[in-house]
Amino acid sequence: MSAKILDGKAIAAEVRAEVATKVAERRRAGKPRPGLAVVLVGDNPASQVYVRNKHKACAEVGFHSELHELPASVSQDELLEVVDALNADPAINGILVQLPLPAQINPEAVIERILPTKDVDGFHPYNVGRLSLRMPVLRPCTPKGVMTLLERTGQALEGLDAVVIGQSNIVGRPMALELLAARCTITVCHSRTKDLAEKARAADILVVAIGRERFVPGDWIKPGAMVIDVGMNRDAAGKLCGDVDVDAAREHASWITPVPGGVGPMTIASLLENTLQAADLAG
Ligand SMILES: Nc1nc2c(c(=O)[nH]1)N[C@@H](CN(C=O)c1ccc(C(=O)N[C@@H](CCC(=O)O)C(=O)O)cc1)CN2
Repeated sequence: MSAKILDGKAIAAEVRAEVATKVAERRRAGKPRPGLAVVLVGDNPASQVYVRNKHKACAEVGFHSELHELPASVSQDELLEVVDALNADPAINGILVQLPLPAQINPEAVIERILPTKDVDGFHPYNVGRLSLRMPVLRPCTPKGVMTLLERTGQALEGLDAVVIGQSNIVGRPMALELLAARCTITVCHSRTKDLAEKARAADILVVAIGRERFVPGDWIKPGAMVIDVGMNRDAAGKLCGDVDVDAAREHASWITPVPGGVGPMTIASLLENTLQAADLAG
């Protein structure tokens, strides 16, 4: 078997075009442009790339977008003041504080300070709670993007066994909630999980988000499984690669996401959807 590629770049372009159409409709109805504020603290090179890409994507769909760059030495109180000002700004529908943050800042305190209605990352406990109760409003972008990819395969997800490797707040945990809401049976694996290979081999849907270069070998993949690689690592040659040995996994899977060009672009597409949704909620 050779897996079909779940082309996140192409599907993200479709989602972005749908968002652009809806923004144009809003404008025709006399409504303001949806507004996104991205807050970047410090000079992490990867974060700078992601933030730049978000800004570009906003411009392409017709959003108002602002970048607030703060030095790595900024205090938590100073960052919270920026969040407070954005919470109060009617031109801003969505606020995103790029992660990771420097060590002196508690990310939970910052996330909790963002108004839940402007939390376009979907990380606020209010939004995570609603997701867990199957009452989602703003959903975390990466898992939401993964669900869009899975839906575009046309495969019914109900009743499938889904295994998520990784339990981060950004991906693993909300991913499990999304798959549970889609009526899959969920196993979440982490660093203390026993018999990881055996659990992975039972997965109809395998989502890997642990940040370890080509960690999952081909023989962990159940024949016909859908494999979602959320990893983004640089190998010794400086090449971008995922958490799955994609060449080997392709021999077993039915569908697989590439890295780059898989889940990453969907994260940004979902952010645009969330910002539009936040703007629609605001009127
Ligand atoms: N506040 C947030 N911080 C972080 C999030 C997040 O969702 N919200 N997720 C990640 C980083 N991330 C978004 O911010 C992100 C990562 C990767 C991509 C992407 O498009 N990757 C490309 C490759 C890009 C490259 O060349 O380096 C791909 O996979 O094709 C988009 C967004 C952590 N922080």
